[in-house]
Amino acid sequence: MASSTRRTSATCWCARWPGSPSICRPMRMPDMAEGEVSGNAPALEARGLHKRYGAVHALRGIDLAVWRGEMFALLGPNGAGKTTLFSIFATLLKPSEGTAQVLGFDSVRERVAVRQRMGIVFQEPALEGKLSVRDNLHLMGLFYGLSSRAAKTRSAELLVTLGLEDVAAREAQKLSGGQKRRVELARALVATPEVLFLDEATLGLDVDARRLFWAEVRHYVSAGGTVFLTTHYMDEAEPADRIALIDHGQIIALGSPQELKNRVGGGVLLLATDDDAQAAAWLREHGHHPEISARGVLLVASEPAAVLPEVLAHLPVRTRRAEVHEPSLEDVFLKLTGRALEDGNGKPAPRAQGGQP
Ligand SMILES: Nc1ncnc2c1ncn2[C@@H]1O[C@H](COP(=O)(O)OP(=O)(O)OP(=O)(O)O)[C@@H](O)[C@H]1O
Repeated sequence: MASSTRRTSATCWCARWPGSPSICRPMRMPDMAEGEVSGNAPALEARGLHKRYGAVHALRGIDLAVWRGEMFALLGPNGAGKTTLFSIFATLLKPSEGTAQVLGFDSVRERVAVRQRMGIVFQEPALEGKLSVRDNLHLMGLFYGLSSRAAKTRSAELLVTLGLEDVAAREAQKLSGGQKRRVELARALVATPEVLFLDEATLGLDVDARRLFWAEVRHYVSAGGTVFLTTHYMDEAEPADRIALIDHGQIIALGSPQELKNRVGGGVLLLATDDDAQAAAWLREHGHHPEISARGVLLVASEPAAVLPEVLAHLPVRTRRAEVHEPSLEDVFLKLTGRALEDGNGKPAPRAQGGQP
């Protein structure tokens, strides 16, 4: 670690924090001691948050509370404001109006206190590529004020739980993408943070890596940690305790996955036809309220299976596929906005390839 330690002042992880008073000083470990807010207070709280980037009004009045011990997901299409809200909570960005608090600390005025108590996994890699995996973890522990011995012990634990023992001595830059993500998570957990921020943290992970990653996140939550995550994967938002659907800088729905789905009511009939526009027009003429999405024509009905025979018998275009399913989060978004929860390229919101949380 001698050479690693020498590198810290130049390549310190906290250099990622813009305008930061140094976080690289001995810190109080998150032992929930004196002066902490009560157990009933939210872990994260936003009040009247607005963010403007010049003419772009990215957040338009966000009021939100995330409870301690909760796994909370922020789900929305590209450009909805997810990263902006995430970054304000994570002290990386200042709001234009309103306040954001983390564990009772203001994310602007008391950002060092916030940073001492949080772990974060960025979308972009943040590892020290030339250091070994073990040294990356050890170093992070030292940054957070752990003794060398405690940092080593904690690193060793995380190497086991995240399945990284075999690569512990390897330079971080020589890992696969999935292994790097797991090391990022291990680094974020090394000082046992009270809040874990995950920004699209599993982008690019393979199935096994994703599974290991979420298993460790679940373990963290079951031990009382709070997780605030953004994701493009509906499947990854689904196991969250609560989900906020965000669109055009506003939270348009908030609740448990089941509560959100209950808003759709009934079920969904999905038709893939040779001409979805014509199919939708016919359905409208016959008293239905279809929506066209990248998946096909969607029809929300109290009993979609009962509607299906009539539709199949009379629809004036060929139906290639028809299915009835329980509402998904994508259906919720469609019902609320009339638009599909698509990515910026107009493709349907992706589903994780297995290994969901
Ligand atoms: N630095 C910036 N300058 C100007 N506009 C910005 C900046 N950062 C974000 N925006 C705009 O603010 C809006 C919200 O962006 P944000 O990145 O928060 O959305 P997002 O939901 O995270 O999108 P994505 O899923 O694509 O990451 C978008 O219209 C975006 O173009």
